[in-house]
Amino acid sequence: MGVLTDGFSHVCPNDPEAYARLMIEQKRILATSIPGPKSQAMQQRKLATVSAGVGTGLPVYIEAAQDGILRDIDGNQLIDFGSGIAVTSVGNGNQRVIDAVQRQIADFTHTCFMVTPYEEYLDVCERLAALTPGEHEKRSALFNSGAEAVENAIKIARVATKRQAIVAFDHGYHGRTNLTMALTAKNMPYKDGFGPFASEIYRVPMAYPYRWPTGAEHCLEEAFDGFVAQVQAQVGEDNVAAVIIEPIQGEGGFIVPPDGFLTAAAQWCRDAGILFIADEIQSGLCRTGDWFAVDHEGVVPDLVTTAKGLAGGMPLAGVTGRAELMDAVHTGGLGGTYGGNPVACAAAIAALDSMQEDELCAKARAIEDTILPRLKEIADKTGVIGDIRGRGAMLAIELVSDQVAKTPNAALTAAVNKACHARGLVTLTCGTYGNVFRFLPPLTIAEDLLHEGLDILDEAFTEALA
Ligand SMILES: Cc1ncc(COP(=O)(O)O)c(CNCCCC(=O)O)c1O
Repeated sequence: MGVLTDGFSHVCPNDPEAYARLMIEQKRILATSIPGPKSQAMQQRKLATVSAGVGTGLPVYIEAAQDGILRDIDGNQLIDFGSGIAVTSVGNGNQRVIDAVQRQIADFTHTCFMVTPYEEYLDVCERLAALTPGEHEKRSALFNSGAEAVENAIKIARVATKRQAIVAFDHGYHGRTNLTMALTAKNMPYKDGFGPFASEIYRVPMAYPYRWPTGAEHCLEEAFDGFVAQVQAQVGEDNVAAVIIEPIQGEGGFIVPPDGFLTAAAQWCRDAGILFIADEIQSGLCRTGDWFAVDHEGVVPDLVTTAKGLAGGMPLAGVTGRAELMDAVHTGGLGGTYGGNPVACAAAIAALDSMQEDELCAKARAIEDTILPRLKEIADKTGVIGDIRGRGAMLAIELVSDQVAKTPNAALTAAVNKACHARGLVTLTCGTYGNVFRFLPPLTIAEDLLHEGLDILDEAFTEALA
């Protein structure tokens, strides 16, 4: 069998058995209504056994998945534009990841790196040191979730600087633990009722060009000046341990700061002895067309958090930073039972191999080239899209009911999302105002599926606006 070119290039090209085992035809199939009867029945089980606090965006229960397709228990095959919230960048069914996990899980599943360590953890740290921005000596620590990585990045920053204050941005999202909720800007559903929250967190306006009060052309200069002024007024730069920012904000609405903002903010932090933390959990690891979103401006953070796509779907997260900062922590100050689980680490090495060898950064840029023109067509046709933004395969549209007042249209956003789901396209929304429709397809999705998904989006707008 020759090398497969229809989005399966990461499957062993000359292993028919592997191909046959993994092969889910990359084709949308609507066998029933969405959700189908079996999913509806299983959803009743969910309601009877899972906390109501755990939401479900699209209650179709999945039995298999590969690249751009999710197959549910009713036999439907859905096109995936969500990647499980920017996680399966290398694609479900990635042969490298499967082989690595099968090998590792047969060797051992867990010993606790703090008790008896193992090489796989070191391999991941060495890869992160090589891939994250900057030629300086680096260290990493591995965890299980993004929030855990952010929590530990803050711990490291505080110990290393002997300062306590942390600066976060409007529209920022950093997790659902107590400290990361304090860093997160949106109340519902993330924070409401869960307080009190961690102290010494200060919030500053985000450089949000589309909604900058005096116009996008003034955003860079005024947002930077405002950032400095607010830090000085609210807390004083000498008291700030770190500034944390998502280079492209995720849950807050895929907000892309104007070119130069990250550079200016990072330089100001360096001059003030404040650590610059890039939270690349959603934007990192080829998602935006670069290894890290900060690479777009050539910014070198002091600490970088990673998770989501890092291990191809297995739970793994990390903090990677300047050696002198990471080593400032007393021995035993970082850790956790499962942190850097060996099976997740093996998956991560395989996923990073796939990103490198399958050239997934280039694939992300190709996805951008496919999606953006189609979004512009829909914007021109409907007149309800106020902004199109993002990079690579991290793209979004902001829906408004008035182009001048830029009135967020959350109802239309939800209606389009629902219409996509009914047609077998898995899509996600986000944004502080609930009016951002985001695109996060697996980087291994075939181009014809991308186009079919965008056709569905077009139909969904037509239906929602009828
Ligand atoms: C930038 C950024 N930092 C941190 C996190 C947190 O990562 P965890 O692995 O979800 O803890 C995220 C997770 N984003 C998706 C959250 C989904 C939800 O919980 O509703 C992120 O995007």
